[in-house]
Amino acid sequence: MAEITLNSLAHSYGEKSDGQKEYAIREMTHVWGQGGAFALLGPSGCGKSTLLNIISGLLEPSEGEVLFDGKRVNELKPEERNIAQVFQFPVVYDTMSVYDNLAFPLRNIGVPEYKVRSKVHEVAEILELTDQLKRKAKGLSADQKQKVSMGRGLVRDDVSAILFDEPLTVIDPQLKWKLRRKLKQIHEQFNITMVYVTHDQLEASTFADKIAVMYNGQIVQFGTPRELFENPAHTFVGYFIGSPGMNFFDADLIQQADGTSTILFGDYQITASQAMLSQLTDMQASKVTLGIRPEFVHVWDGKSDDAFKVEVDYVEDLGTYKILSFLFNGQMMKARLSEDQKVPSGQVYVSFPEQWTKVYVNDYLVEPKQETQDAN
Ligand SMILES: Nc1ncnc2c1ncn2[C@@H]1O[C@H](COP(=O)(O)OP(=O)(O)OP(=O)(O)O)[C@@H](O)[C@H]1O
Repeated sequence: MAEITLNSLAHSYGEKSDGQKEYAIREMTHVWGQGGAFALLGPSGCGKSTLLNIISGLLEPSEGEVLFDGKRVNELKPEERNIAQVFQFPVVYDTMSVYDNLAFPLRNIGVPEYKVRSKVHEVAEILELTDQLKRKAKGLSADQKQKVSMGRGLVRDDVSAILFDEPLTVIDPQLKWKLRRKLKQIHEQFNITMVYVTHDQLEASTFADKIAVMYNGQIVQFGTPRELFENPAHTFVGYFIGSPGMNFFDADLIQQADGTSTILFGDYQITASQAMLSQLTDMQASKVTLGIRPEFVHVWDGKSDDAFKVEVDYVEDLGTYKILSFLFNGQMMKARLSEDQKVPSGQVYVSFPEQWTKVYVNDYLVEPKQETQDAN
């Protein structure tokens, strides 16, 4: 097990046409704590595989350091780093039996045969491969091959970490869920640092205790699934996590003659705490982006004085819940209706609870100003 630190890490594969370096990983400092189950979540091309390959040593970063338990490993080859990596497509030796495939990483480092046997059987049991042990890998289905591939990552208990790069891509949808649970169970049993790369938020949140959301070569938030949902630190997290994602609208911060400030979206005044307004004033912000999740938009059954009157566009029935699309100051927004809620039509009243209305400046979340306590 190891704590993995990325220290001022950046990576460029080459230069743009104007001679400037193009960064697949923009400078980041990040720590994957020892023994944690982590996910690295982001869309295609954001740099996930690049980052994983830098950790495993398949790729040398152009800038910065990788540290395992505080020791620099930049110069170490992959095999010297004690990392197991499971790729998108299974890596198995077709001519060997399943048993020999699983035994391979152990025999490679000279583990005595009696220990090999017990470890192979233990891992095969967990992955439900026991009855396949004598079969040649060649005849296995893609699912089974990937299970063998995972098993090869799991047999060694001396590894510093196991890195999974979209390991369930080739797995049948019905089995995916089962294997994800299995991996979680394995993590709880062996307590090995695991980093699981995926572009699927469901996969990330069922596997990981903490998720790093990656966007455009940077980790924009590292938090529990709940933190990412309730308090997205970056507009991308709000957009990417949740189904549908967060509603965003751009508003103006207006300074008034009496020195106070207010947030206006067209003619609509958006309620914000004094601490938030004070923070925005300190930042000299004039434009803000407001974000609220569809789950937190309050849709009133009748007229309500504190709510905004908006135009219903359409209601989508998704079985157990409905999504209301409405026009607010000309902008399309969504609200999630609960099962028992009346389905509105025409005009409806909605409100945005202050607690759930997040404020962003240049895409980053703004926290309300903390009043400093007077020590006296
Ligand atoms: N060998 C390479 N040479 C040049 N550019 C590369 C190379 N590998 C990746 N890139 C570029 O680096 C960026 C990040 O790619 P990377 O594969 O790390 O992203 P990813 O998030 O893993 O995407 P995917 O899920 O599609 O694999 C992309 O713009 C990609 O085109």
